[in-house]
Amino acid sequence: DDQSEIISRFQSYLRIDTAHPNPDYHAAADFINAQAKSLSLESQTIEFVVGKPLVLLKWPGKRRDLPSILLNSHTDVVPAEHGKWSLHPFGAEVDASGRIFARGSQDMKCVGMQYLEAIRKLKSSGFEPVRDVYLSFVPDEEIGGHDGAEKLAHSDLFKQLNVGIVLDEGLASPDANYRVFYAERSPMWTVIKAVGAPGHGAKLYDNTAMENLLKSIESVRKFRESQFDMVKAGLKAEGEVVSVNMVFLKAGTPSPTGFVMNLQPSEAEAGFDIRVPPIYDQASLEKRIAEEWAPAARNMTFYYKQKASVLDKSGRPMLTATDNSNPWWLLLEEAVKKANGKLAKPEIFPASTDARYFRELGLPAIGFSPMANTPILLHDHNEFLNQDEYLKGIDIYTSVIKAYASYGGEWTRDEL
Ligand SMILES: CSCC[C@H](NC(C)=O)C(=O)O
Ligand SMILES: [Zn+2]
Ligand SMILES: [Zn+2]
Repeated sequence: DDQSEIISRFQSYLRIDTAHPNPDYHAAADFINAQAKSLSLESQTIEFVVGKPLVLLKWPGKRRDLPSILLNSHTDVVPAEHGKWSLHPFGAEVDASGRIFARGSQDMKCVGMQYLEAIRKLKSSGFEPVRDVYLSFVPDEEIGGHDGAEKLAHSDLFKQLNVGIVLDEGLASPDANYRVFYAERSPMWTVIKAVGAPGHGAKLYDNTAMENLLKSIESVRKFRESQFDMVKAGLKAEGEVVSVNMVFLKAGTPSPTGFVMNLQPSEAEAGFDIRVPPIYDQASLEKRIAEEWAPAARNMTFYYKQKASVLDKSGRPMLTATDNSNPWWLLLEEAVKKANGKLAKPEIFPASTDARYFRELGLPAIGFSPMANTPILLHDHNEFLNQDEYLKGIDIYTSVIKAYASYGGEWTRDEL
């Protein structure tokens, strides 16, 4: 029947092993293209980088003058530790309670397929879009998106698409309300390095590399605590504070049995994953890094492994409006309601998604993966999505895509 075919198509996509470091991108592109053919969508496969195909589908609308809609999803997934899963991570098996287990079931093959299934429903109901609807299936999101969404957003082709709104991934919601994201924090992956005079392990002296680094770590720790306290006190949401987490420590003089114990090393290094909310004085954080966390006066240096601005190309904070000024936001709210779904209060995504490459251009982008009553298992063992939630998500997208693709121009909330 209809539903089992829908689930079986999802399973087929999940069974393609697109895990890093060797994602089978061509198999994924072939699969998407076969789906596009069965839906009579226009398709092009672009390799901005050889071996990393990006599939762009088009459902043409009647009014070519209006900005289009872009439904984005990534085809890659993070690796899975097979031994730690109870079912095969690329088996897409369904258990007795209807849970589909697979890497990518939440992040985000579900969304890519839900877009397509929603279009299948709309097409079979005879619906014709007013605006062009594009679907992008992009590679490499999980390793930064540089060879995928970033290349697309910077391409001449993208300018021709005349995109007006982008939908991209969000997160599952453990409760009944769908989470939705209007912004995200910008990564500042920072490495700090201390140097100092080496010396005997028994000697107390000032300015060792270890001591210099420890002072910095203590200072970072205090800052981290001040940010985390605001979340714990309920004053700020997770995405509204700066997160700083130490992700590596590198020091010591290796020996065949471990580390030399009676030698104080001349170098010590630590790495921090820092995420900055869109409305935050990024310059003040950079100053803090240079003056408190890696001061030259303490023989310290630092560099960014990755640093993204919180501002778009026009110098505005990368925020998509969630009020009356943004018709796409109002349309989403209303469409979700019409499909009997409930939205949670919009949030700032705590990590990074491909949406930032579109927000950087000044475009509105909304992060939304309609999975309610679902534990957040992205990047975790035993990632799953219940088939009923998956099917409900298709109805939600059917309503959203219909509303977006029918929207012909100006109106107010009362007219919806
Ligand atoms: C900075 S590019 C890496 C992208 C990755 N995205 C997610 C969703 O985990 C992250 O935020 O670490
Ligand atoms: Zn993702
Ligand atoms: Zn991910």
